[in-house]
Amino acid sequence: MSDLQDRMKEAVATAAVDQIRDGMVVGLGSGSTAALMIRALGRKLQQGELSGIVGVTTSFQGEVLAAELGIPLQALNAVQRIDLAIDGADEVDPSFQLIKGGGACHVQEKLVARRADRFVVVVDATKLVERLNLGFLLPVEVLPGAWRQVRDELTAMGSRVELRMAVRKAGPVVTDQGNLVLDVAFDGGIGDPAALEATINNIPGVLENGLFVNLADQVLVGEVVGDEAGVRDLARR
Ligand SMILES: O=C[C@H](O)[C@H](O)[C@H](O)COP(=O)(O)O
Repeated sequence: MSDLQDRMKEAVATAAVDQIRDGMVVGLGSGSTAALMIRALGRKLQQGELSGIVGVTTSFQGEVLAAELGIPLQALNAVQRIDLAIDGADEVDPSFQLIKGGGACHVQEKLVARRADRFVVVVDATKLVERLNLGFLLPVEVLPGAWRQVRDELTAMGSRVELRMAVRKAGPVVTDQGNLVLDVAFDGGIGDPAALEATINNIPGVLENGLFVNLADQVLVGEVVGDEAGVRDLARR
């Protein structure tokens, strides 16, 4: 990752944390941008600038990080509501539809985003696209015993499918839930995210796909103009 991209991520993560108020239940996303957001929240708590916060994490990554920073956590099942969820994304289109799951965390992320009164997406400018899935594969979490069957059904829909393989571990990526991930490309990208989200989730063996449709309330974009890192509140088209 370039230094420029790091600065954009840091700027947007900090801006999102400024929306957190005392006493809020906060959904803590996953990935590198969300990790910067969790660190910024940890700093504010340590400096006494915020109090009474409860975090609900979306991955093992977030759980470890938040625990190291002393952020009080509760399980999704233990909270009645989430006031604000903040998370990154892999692609954002002009209608605020997203692809997520580059880190294989989209199952828990979608649950938390859905539960939240307000879902704020934090991305650097490289994540903005006109159409989803032209540049980033769509992650689909599948039961291990059904991955070939699901792959065949997705292939029959006209897509190209790869089983996500692990780095520094032999074999496939195994999610926090113990499942596998198929990464899927549709020729020409995704024209109707809502229809495709439902169709894929209707295939037996699929737990969840990475299309986040009509969930994002706000998209904050980290940008660098000249030497300065700034944040743009994106307008929905
Ligand atoms: O599964 C991972 C999540 O959906 C991430 O939020 C997404 O991949 C973006 O991650 P990053 O901020 O590292 O680009």
